[in-house]
Order: sequence, then C-alpha cells, then structure tokens
Amino acid sequence: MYRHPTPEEKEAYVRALFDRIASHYDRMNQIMSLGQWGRWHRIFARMAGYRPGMRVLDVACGTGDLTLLAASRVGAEGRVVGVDISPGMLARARERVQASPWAGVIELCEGNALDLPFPDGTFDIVTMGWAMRNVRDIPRTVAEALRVLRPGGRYLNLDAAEPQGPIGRLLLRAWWGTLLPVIDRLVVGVRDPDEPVRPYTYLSRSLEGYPSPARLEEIFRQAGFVETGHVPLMMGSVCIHYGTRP
Ligand SMILES: C[S@@+](CC[C@H](N)C(=O)[O-])C[C@H]1O[C@@H](n2cnc3c(N)ncnc32)[C@H](O)[C@@H]1O
Repeated sequence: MYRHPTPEEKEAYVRALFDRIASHYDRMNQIMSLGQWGRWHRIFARMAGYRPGMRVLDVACGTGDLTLLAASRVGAEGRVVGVDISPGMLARARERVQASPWAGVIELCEGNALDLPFPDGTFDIVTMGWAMRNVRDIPRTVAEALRVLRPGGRYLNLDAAEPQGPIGRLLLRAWWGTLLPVIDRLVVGVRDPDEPVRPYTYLSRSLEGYPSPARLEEIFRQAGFVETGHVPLMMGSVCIHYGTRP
C-alpha cells in the first residue's frame, strides 16, 4: 500500500523518487501539463527579466529546463548554476547541457535548497521550478534564496498550486487523482504492492499541507523579500511567486 512520506522522511524519499524517474521526467511533464510546460516556462523567463551577463542560480534544477532557458537569456557573458539533490536528475541535465550551445555558461552541482553551497549575495536572480512542494522546510528554503541573492536581486518560484475556485479544484483532483497512479504502473513500472516509492502517486498528493498562494507570498515577506506578488496560471493550478531582496 502507498504511504505518503512524513516530513522527516521527505528528503531521502524525494531523492530516491527523482533518481528513479529521471529518464521519463521530461516526456511525462509534456503529457501531464497538456503541452503547456514550455509556455509556462517562457512566461516565467519573461517575468524573471534575465539580461545578458547576469549570474543566475536555478535551485532544484532537475533535468535543467529552466537552467537552459536562463543560459539562453544571459548569454556567453553570464553564468548559470543549477543545483539539485538527485544525482539521477543531474546526470540527465548534464547530457542536455553538453548537447546545448550553453555548456560554457552552465555549471551543475549536487546540493540542498535548505543549505545552498554559495556565499551571501552571489546571484542576480534565483529561480526554483516545481520543487517547493518537495522540500522539508519551505521558510528555510526561501530564506536561503534571499541569502544568496545580491541586494536588488529577484527570486522567482514556479510550482503547482491548489486552485482557489471549486471548478479548478475539481478538475485538478480528477486529472491528477485518476491519471497519476496509472502512470506509476504503466510508465514507472511499480508492480510490487509493498513498493514504498510511487513517484506519481506521491505527486498526486503533494499539495496536501502545501501553503495557499497567499500564504506562500506571506512566507516570502516574512523571509525579508519586498515587492512580492504571485500570478496564477491554468485556473490557479500553477502559480509563479516573486520577490526582491531589499
Ligand atoms: C519536479 S522536479 C523539477 C525540476 C526542474 N526545476 C524543472 O523545472 O523541471 C523537482 C526537483 O527538485 C529536486 N529537489 C527536491 N528537494 C530538493 C532539495 N531539498 N534541494 C535540492 N533539490 C531538491 C528534485 O531532486 C527534483 O530534481
């Protein structure tokens, strides 16, 4: 039977989960987002305001989608660092970076969003995509982003969200609740009833206990960010949060 990880188990569980699905990850995102994945990332990049020469950190970079997008915007004069806790996801990101024109701009390293391996004030922009639901401690993750930003630097977070309207909520639950456990059986190949890691079943329940968009924005402000805001997409099932380090 599936058992959702406790907060103490979450980090090891999430690492094992993403190591296991790294080879399916990019293809499944296209299906699960109904082909909207790239469009959401382009909106995110516009809001980030990347400029040539900037230094960008992509926290929980996974297979490197937002990392590559940032590199294409900051160009050869810029620098983009991607950090993630899953060696499997980083290996896939390395392949994609090597095959891209941006290999000289991007550096990938293993690390934890809760304890970033960079000095204070290192980056102009810090991003995080589809990962805030997976961290053990959200306020600490946001505080770490603030610490590594230079004054005036911007933080942007893109993730799934619980739609605030009843129709959006119903549609998301129907879509995730029926589709995702099936993906575990058909794509990931979970056959054993006692198998503890069921990546897409976990995903279908990952909004349980996750802060509302308004509450997450409050966490940004409590961490010290100013000029905060959030923009809902796709009936509120996706949300981009942003803030500036004073
Ligand atoms: C859904 S994937 C998102 C990947 C990528 N940002 C994207 O847009 O496709 C979530 C990623 O967060 C990473 N992750 C989860 N918890 C983390 C943590 N505490 N520190 C660093 N990375 C983490 C996972 O390993 C995984 O690669």
